[in-house]
Amino acid sequence: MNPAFSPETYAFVWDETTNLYQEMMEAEGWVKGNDVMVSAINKITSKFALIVIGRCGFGEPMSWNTTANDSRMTLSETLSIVSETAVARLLIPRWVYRLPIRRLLDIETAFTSLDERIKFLINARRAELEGKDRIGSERKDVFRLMIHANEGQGTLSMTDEELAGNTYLLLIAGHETSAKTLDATIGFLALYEDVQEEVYNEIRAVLSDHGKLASHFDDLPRLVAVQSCFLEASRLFPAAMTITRGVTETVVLKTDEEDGHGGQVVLEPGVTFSVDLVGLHYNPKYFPDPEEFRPSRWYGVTSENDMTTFSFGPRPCIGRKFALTEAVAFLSNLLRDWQLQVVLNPGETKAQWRARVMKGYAGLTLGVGEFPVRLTRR
Ligand code: HEM
Repeated sequence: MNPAFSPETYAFVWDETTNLYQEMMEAEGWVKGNDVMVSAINKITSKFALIVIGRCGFGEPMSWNTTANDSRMTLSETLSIVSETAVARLLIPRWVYRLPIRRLLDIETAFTSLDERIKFLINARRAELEGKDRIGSERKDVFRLMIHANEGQGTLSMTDEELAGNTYLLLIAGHETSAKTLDATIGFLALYEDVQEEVYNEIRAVLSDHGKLASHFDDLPRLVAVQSCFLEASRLFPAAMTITRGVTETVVLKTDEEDGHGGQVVLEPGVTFSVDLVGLHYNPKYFPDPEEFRPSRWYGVTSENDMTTFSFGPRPCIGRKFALTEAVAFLSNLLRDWQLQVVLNPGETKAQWRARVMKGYAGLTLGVGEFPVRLTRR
């Protein structure tokens, strides 16, 4: 899949994110508004991330305005059911899905239709590459590049099953993780007004260089504070909670003397173990005052290996730069135009709001629950 993740892809992600932001503003009727109450920001980010992965990941011409009757939105419905129920699907025996229970039938339909859709996508992109569909052949999406890179690899080529597996992974990994982390970032920015002001000043300084407030992919390396907010939210709510590995040769892990393991843990071949990212990210030894939302921790951190949220070693997140590009483009546009504010209950303090709203819910991925946000025009 590697050749499919290139600077050209990221520039495409940036542009599509910026275009989609404008589309969303118009479609939601927020272009002229000065004070907007978004009742559930999570629904917005989920839809946004789905369309970005749909367009940039799969070349699907999805738009913000797609109506429920448009068959393309079934991808959205399908994906939301599949990602909500993927864990249960692993645990429940297949015959149970034949029982006449509505929810189970919906789950079965969602998985079957995703399967069919993936096969359709593979065949459609192959046809494009063979020149049967000249119109679609200029697309730059990840999926098309992946299939292209896979052609002519001889014995190294992926089977259709492997391609389908990777496609499924791309859909799930590229959608919910980004959406959930954006929710948490927005929640923290609304809560920490001083951080939001600092970020806003950075955005103004960087974007005003263009003479007008239009964003550009080349701005990405300069929007350090924006990116750091996303990384810090991801530290506090790592969408991928654990990283699981199988041990193939004996590994000795050094541990603190005082932790009761005598300074080391030996992992023998055949053992499966998980790295607990939540535990790691809240360990004060690595992150002082771990409960604090402090994006400045990430200023100057250039090594990709220091960002545990995307994993490390030979198999880290392949979509890391895709996710960061999407997040920085989305947040820069949003914060350039709007001030984010928390919506407190009567008599509620900000600390109480945080305790009520910024709680982790673990499904296929980890994230905060549903919450409203007030947008006030800058
Ligand atoms: C905030 C957003 C994201 C987070 C926190 C995240 C996190 C991770 C982590 C921790 C892994 C490694 C899992 C493991 O080693 O067991 C991973 C793998 C992966 N991610 Fe992401 N991810 C994000 C966004 C994305 C996006 C946007 C895409 C695609 C466009 C993506 C595609 C993948 C793929 C394909 C893998 C498997 C890589 C492999 O097995 O070699 N991720 N992700």
